[in-house]
Amino acid sequence: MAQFVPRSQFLPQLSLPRSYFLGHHASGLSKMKTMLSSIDLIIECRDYRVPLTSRNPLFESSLAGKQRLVVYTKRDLGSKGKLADRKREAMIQRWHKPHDTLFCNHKSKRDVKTVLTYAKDLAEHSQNLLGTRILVVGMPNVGKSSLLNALRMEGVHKAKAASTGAQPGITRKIASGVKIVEKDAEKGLEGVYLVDTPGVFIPYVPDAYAMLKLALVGSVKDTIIAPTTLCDYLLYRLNLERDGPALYRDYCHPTNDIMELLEGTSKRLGRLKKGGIPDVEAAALWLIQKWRQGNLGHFVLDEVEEGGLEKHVNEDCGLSVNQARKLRKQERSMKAKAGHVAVV
Ligand SMILES: Nc1nc2c(ncn2[C@@H]2O[C@H](COP(=O)(O)OP(=O)(O)OP(=O)(O)O)[C@@H](O)[C@H]2O)c(=O)[nH]1
Repeated sequence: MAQFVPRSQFLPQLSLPRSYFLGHHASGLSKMKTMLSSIDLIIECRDYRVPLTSRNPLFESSLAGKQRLVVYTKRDLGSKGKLADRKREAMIQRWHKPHDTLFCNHKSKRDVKTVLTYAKDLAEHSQNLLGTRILVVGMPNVGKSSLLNALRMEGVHKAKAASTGAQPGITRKIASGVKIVEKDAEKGLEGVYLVDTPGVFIPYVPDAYAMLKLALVGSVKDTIIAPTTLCDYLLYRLNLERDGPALYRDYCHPTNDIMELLEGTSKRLGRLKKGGIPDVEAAALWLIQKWRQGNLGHFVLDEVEEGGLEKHVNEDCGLSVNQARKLRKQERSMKAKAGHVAVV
């Protein structure tokens, strides 16, 4: 049998949406700015699977001047706990120096304790008589509320304080502070409070691959990019992994053809429409969810290399919200004109 050769490139559609900057993202960010004077630390959450792409430059420009800790969330979904993963993490830590960086799976007691210890150390050195306040920020669905709940459980043994969910936009408003470390009068330690915030998306994503990655990790609603397109990108990425095709062998033989995989999956799951037609959209969403939950391989989508963050920041066109709006307007009018020409 001929050896399977994965596609060497994926060509995204030109019409792929590049934005998901919503009203509550803009208002959330404005409110965060007004709160800065009462904040001691910003925990910026980024997704472990997209360490570069899940960076939102707005958090650096709008919330500058505060001590910052970058926490890479969903570690379990991108790491197999092997030497290569530890080396990647060390490299990412070097990217951020002199700022601190931690990696966290919200279900790992050890990871959560590491973040909690960081917060406690900060509180021990704080002179703030009202306690230490930490603002948790990040892109939509990155795992901010889950981190807050895990820290609260570990720190004060109290149940969930923030709602979480598999789709972005569960948190819409800035909450009041949630206690994660009790006051300790003997040690002269005031409490530590976390403030959860709504996820804020990048105003405009110039790179179509970045948009696909953000959609795949769940940072934009599943209605924004067609599930079959997104699943095609997932198939492309799976095939680049060493054991990639083996991960979907229950549904299809090694393939570069998304329809083959989706039809095989629909049949296997019994997701058929009237007349026995495979429901390829439902199969695509099912496969995407399976990957998001860590049941279709654990891998990182961004290329992590020495100096990678600096390179990424230099390449980033750093659009402001207004510039992004202008660009989107131009794009819409160009699309409308193209549609008009096509109809005429
Ligand atoms: N496997 C895994 N899943 C996680 C982790 N952290 C969060 N999740 C899942 O990711 C999804 C999003 O988590 P949330 O905590 O709601 O994310 P958020 O950043 O608060 O989302 P917004 O409301 O959009 O701001 C949920 O389904 C969580 O269960 C993690 O460390 N590992």
